[in-house]
Amino acid sequence: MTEIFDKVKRPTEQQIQVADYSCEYCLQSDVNAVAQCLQCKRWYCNCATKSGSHIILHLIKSKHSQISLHEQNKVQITTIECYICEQKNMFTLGQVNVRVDEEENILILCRGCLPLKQSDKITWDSNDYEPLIRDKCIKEWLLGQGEKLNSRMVTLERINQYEEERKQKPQLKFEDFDRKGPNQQLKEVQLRYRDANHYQQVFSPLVKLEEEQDKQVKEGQVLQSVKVKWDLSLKKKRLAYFLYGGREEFDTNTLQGSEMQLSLKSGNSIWQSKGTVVKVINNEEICLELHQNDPPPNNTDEGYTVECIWVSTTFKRMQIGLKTFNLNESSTSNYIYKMILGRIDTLAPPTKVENIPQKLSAPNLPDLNVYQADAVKKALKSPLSLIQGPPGTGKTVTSATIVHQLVKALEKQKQRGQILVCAPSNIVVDQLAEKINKTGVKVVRLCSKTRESVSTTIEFLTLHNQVRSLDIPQYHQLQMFYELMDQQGELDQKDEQVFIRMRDEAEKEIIEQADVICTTCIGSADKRLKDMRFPFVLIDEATQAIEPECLLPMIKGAQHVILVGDHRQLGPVVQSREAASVGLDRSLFERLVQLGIRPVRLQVQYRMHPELTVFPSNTFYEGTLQNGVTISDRTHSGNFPWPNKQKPMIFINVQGQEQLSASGTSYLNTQEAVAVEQAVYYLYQNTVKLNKIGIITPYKGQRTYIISYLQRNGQLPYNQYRDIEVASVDGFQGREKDFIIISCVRSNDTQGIGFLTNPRRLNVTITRARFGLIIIGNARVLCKDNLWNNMLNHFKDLDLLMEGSLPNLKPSSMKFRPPQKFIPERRNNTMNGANDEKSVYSYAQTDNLNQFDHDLGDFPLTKGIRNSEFGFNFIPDTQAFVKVADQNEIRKNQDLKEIDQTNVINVGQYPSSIMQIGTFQNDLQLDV
Ligand SMILES: Nc1ncnc2c1ncn2[C@@H]1O[C@H](COP(=O)(O)OP(=O)(O)OP(=O)(O)O)[C@@H](O)[C@H]1O
Repeated sequence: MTEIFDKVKRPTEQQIQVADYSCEYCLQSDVNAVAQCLQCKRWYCNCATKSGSHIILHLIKSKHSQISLHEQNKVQITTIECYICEQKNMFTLGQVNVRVDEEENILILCRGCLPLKQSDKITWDSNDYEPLIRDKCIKEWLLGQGEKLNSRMVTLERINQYEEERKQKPQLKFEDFDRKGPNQQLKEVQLRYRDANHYQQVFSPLVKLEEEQDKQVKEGQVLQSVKVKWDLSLKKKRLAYFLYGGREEFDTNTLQGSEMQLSLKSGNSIWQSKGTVVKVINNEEICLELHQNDPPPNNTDEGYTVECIWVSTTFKRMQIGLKTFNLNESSTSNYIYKMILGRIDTLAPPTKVENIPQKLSAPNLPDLNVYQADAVKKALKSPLSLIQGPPGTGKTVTSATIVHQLVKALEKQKQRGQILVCAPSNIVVDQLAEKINKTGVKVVRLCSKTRESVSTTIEFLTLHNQVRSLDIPQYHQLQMFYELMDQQGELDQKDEQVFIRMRDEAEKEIIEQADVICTTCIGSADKRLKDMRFPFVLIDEATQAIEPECLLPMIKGAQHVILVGDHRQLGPVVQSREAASVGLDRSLFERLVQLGIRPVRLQVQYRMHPELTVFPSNTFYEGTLQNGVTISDRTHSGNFPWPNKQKPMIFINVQGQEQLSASGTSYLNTQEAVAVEQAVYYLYQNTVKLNKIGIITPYKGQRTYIISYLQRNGQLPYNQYRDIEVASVDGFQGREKDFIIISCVRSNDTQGIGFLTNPRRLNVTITRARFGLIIIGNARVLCKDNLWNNMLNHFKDLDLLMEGSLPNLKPSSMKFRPPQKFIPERRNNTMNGANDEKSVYSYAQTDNLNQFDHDLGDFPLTKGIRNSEFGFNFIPDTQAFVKVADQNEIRKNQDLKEIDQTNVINVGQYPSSIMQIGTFQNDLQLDV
């Protein structure tokens, strides 16, 4: 209705009176509703839209933060700044009511000055403090909302696109941009591709977009007026230590190994040196190892500038990979080629792995459970397999066992074949390399040259360390060169040439002799592996890689591929919103699942207290997760005030107010930070070591705020808080802590809960804790989302929803609407090339004899009819039931043989989208 009304009543652009202070986007010209951005000098209005006012949207998108008002405006103020320190960042400014000489007034203060001492004349109550920006609009007393009818229509999407483009072209006017119309060139990511050329046509522009975004983000990371401490490394390299204060824009996850430039201006000359981040200490200090060894300027430790250096290697490699896949027919086997293109009905070639042993475990790893054994067996047999590992179910153990068994099988067959093992992140590659090495096979870990100085737990496996430790006469001269470099920092030009030649030879030899080469997906395109072919490829955390990244290890001749991951946890991080919106954020693993390939699911989890498993298992894994740990394995001896000691979980309802963080691009919530501090304190009081606690918050702004709040206001000595890890959800994926405290942050009337609605983010967040889980959030706001409402119901039903402050919590009287069935996100229900067919995910639980065979789940569906040709005949003489959600047991006690005779079960006749088929002991769930 509003839309139609707007279209009818709004004036044409020609009718709108334009002034030199009109809003850049919508041309609003009310002097009481427009403000000027002090950084780019353009005007924007404060008219409320659902996504925020134009001035605030502009500040957020352009990373600007200061404004002034029109001189003829009603409040008669033009400069907006903190009364005490005069700083002008709108995102940190707020208002308090004050009394000045008996008169009531409003004072503008920044968050930093709020706790400062007040004068005799002016007093305020900090509890009255409210940010100047609420729901992404400036408070109306300060800047009006204007009359909508005097402006033109603009969409948020166009504003986003414009601000993106303006980063490259600062002079660009919105009007000129808008006239050009939307960017039509992007093609959506598909389920299937005609050929590899089509594949490249779709992905190449998306990689380019991502590259541009990454460049912008990295190059925008600059620290000014930095104080540096100098040191020398053992290898006589110059080290610069400096604080970065956990600044939001520095991504701690990717900081290690990244390149930075340090510079110092004095008079007309500039000293500068590039280096690699070799250490990040307690989320606040960076150690940069400089590439050049020339001394820093004398007598100055202060006034340096630090800039991130953007490197294009990742993106270049992905582009070359796409091209290779397109042009080089032998880059993969024909079967793998077709599978990547989505032709999943291609007949699989016979397996190359013979004599698969009965006992599938590997030395120095735990004995496999039935699901893990099943996954290993399938991975060895099949030229392409997907293994889904829900949280803590032993993905790494399973992957390491597969690699071990492959090496052994190839040895037995006297077949030379090295195995390439990759993952998107360095941490995962290290963990996997360590486990594979434990099984007794020869592993080499290939790191990029820039990461060689970053220390890891598996130093002894890295190629550069293996080269250094070569103790054979042939390489004695090489070792001498290394010693010389350690003593004097570098070699002369002649020696360096000889050194490089010898090092390259040694590297080649070690790589060639290894059974297994572990590196990141991007690292697999390293020139040291250039001419090598790898028929066997395993990719761990494959659900966290974008497709062109996952492609890289496979285009080195892959014939047998194992993808391990979990498409119900967080997917790849894509920075370009535009690229993500057309599907770059979907992994190859997820696409193959959508096409109908059923992953083998690991189902026994070894991380969480069994009570912590219930909600995630029921919500994200159809109730299939079982516990490999007992309640007593996961009961902590301390006396934390859990509402129910048998169930170490709690939701503390805090009615805080969210605020935009200083960068304007994130949020913080001060009341939740107070509750987090209390929770940490009580855990500590109850014998929990601080390094066993993790604080997860989805917003970088809150992360930064919590770190500084704990250090400034915590009840424990300041430096003890360094032991606690405060990280984003993404930073915790694949990791765990004994106790996890979650600060949800979002708390507002109209803005919603943003990316908290992402089910995968929730899944990862609540599955990191081993012993106990504390969630702090505003239940009234969170329950607007169905999935959060389900979780709040779960806490409420168990009497674990509380209010107040620790240790005097009281049960909350809040009521929630009834839970709704949550169906894990699926983007497109197509299968086998026909759009009218549905995809099936089936999941099996073991029976009480542990003999359940996963093959039972392989039911190809055609046109809604499930064909049972692989099916029930594996379970002799058992009774079965078919259950449809909300309508229990429609076909109870059906004899399986009968189903077998008819050979079909018509799933189309049931009205619901969820169906369970199973025996009394075995549940087999299908989302249809
Ligand atoms: N079959 C098993 N028997 C006993 N313990 C096991 C078994 N498999 C895995 N574990 C244990 O479970 C823990 C998690 O295993 P692993 O690190 O392989 O899991 P993961 O799935 O990779 O974890 P994440 O969810 O963090 O990625 C480890 O301590 C491991 O030793």
